[in-house]
Amino acid sequence: MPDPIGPVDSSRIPRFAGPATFARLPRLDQVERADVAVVGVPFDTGVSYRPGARFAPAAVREASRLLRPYHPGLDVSPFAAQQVVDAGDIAVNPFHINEAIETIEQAAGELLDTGARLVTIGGDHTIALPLLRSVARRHGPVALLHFDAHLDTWDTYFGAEYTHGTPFRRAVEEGILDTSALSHVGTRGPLYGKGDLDEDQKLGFGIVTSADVMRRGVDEIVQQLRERVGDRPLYVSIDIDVLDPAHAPGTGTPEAGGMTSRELLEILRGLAGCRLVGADVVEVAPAYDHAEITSMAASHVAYDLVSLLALGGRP
Ligand SMILES: N=C(N)NCCCC(=O)O
Ligand SMILES: [Zn+2]
Ligand SMILES: [Zn+2]
Repeated sequence: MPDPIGPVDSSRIPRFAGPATFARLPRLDQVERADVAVVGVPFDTGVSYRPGARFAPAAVREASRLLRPYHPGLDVSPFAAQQVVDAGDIAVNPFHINEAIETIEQAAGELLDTGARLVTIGGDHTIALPLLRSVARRHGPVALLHFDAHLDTWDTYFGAEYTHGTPFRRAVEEGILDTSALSHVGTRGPLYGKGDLDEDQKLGFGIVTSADVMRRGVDEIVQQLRERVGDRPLYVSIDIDVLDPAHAPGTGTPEAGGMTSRELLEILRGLAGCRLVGADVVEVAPAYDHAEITSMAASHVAYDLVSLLALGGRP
């Protein structure tokens, strides 16, 4: 097998020159095969508040120009250990949520059929449902670590079943999640009622709140999450609003009191060796961002996910 094609060499072509692919990696059509594909889903028709996440894939690619090839925290060179590519964007119908969900499931499935694992840049959180469907079709029901200020297990909004506040309830109903291994991380903020928590618990979710991370610390939380996940196939879904608005102002439904980007990255690093089968980073809304704070954080989170895939157990 040929050596992986890595990013454009930043010592020869400055980082700010040329078109942006994720981390300046080759496009899918420039390689023979890929182990990991970073793919965008510019879709935000499922939002309940501020729109704009459709512009996130482009913003995160721009912000990813500064990433470097060696990850000291995990001691891995993620782009040398495996072929990582930018698979472009999945083109979805912005006027029809159900059709968009079908398109995402289909396109993600085709990429998975090539043997690649996916790190998807949303898009709003609606897209996690078709992405989970596509991994569950290959691996069966998967464990889920859901990093988010919100539960996203609500039932409907205005009668709509498929929104960014409902993907994980739909996923449990569809039997595509392993309900013995589900956890939210970073939860906080006002709810509609106490019943939201009861219903969420009935679906099988455990909760590590944002305050738990602060009080109990990263190492203890990592240990708890690893015990819950075990060696099951694991999907990691990261809503950037899990970060405090100070660390991620550019998002659609911000909530005060969130995690720092340092805490999030350290928890992710604690998952090294887990059997990661796919991941997403969603809910970046660039129009509300300042100085690329949010898209920069998202690009680093995506880099850590790609690095975890390089280190992960069998897929
Ligand atoms: N998935 C995100 N970011 N937010 C869900 C918020 C749903 C609501 O407006 O209650
Ligand atoms: Zn959220
Ligand atoms: Zn969410």
